[in-house]
Amino acid sequence: MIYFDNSATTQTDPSVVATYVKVTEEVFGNPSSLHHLGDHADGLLQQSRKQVASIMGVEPKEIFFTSGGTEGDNWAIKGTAIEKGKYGKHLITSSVEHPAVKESMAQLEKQGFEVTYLSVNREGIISLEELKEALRSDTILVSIMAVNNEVGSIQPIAEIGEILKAYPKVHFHVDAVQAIGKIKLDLSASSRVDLATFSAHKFHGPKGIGFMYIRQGKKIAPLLSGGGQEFGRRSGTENLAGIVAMSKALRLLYTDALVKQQKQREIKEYLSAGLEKYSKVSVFSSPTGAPHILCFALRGIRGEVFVHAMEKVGIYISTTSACSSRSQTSSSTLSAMHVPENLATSAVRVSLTDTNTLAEAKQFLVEFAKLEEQFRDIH
Ligand SMILES: Cc1ncc(COP(=O)(O)O)c(C=O)c1O
Repeated sequence: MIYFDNSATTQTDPSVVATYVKVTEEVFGNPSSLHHLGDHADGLLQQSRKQVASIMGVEPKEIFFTSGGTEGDNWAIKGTAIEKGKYGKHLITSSVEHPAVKESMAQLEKQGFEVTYLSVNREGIISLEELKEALRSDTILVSIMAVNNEVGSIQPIAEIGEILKAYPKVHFHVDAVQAIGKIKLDLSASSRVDLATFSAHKFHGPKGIGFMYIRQGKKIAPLLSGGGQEFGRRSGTENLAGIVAMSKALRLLYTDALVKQQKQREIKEYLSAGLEKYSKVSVFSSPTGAPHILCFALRGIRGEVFVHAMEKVGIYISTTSACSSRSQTSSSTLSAMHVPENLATSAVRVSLTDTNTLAEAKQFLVEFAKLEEQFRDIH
């Protein structure tokens, strides 16, 4: 099997699974309980928070455990709207965000908020000038993803932060789900990022667990009210096994991260060069994009047909995103990048992780050549 669908999810690392099982079996106490079983669980919870914070270069009190990327995005956006809606009702995002952002924005629009969707260029990148023009006195939030999940475009987060330094009251949220471990992420005081969303299953951690970075002093309303866990900001009994396992996965992710990124970039470049030899192939991912995502189309062949043909030879890829593939809608990211509809419906995504190899990429190209020939005959 060749698994090239790592932006949909990654295989949980066996040592992370072992940690998850061990904590589940041995530390079943509720971190809120007063007895020593509770203390033990709470100790492990705070230790994980410290570890995550230290790896991310932030303070432990700035890390909040969530159920993953969707919750983080919803919390950042709706939590800001609830908290700051009395000061302004305008939000800014891009036209290439994950549905967790887009749909949260759409829900707020129905509640009377106004949303500006920044356009992107052919590489999927927003214009800083357009952002500057969009900012208003009633803007309360700018939410821009660091790395796009469909084509891997990298947004200019540092430059957006520079612009937002003149707007200290505007919250700046970054969906960093596809960026963690793949590009440099700066959450330091000078970065101006207030809120950032992360999800463990994208870096070999368990599904259903993630974390949010919330800069100290920045207020967003809780979405989950209840027993006051996570410093009173995200209630619900903590998924301790998931949290400890995620912090282990994060440690592994950041061990030799640069070497791993470089390896993925080499594989992406190798694949891209191999595919571009075919006149019927269009590559949508920029060479300067994230190292792990390569989106392309074989003209005339629908994405899902291509995905299933590859599956038959043991290679797992996806149409542009796992979310849009079941609904069979063409990618809104590609249409925002002005890719014509007939080409967008042929788009597929190869997404890599650090365990992928050049040998797998070679095998992919061998199978691609066979498929291309087969489809050529059909046409
Ligand atoms: C950019 C981005 N944001 C958010 C999410 C949602 O994360 P989760 O699957 O943890 O809910 C994903 C998942 O694909 C993603 O790629």
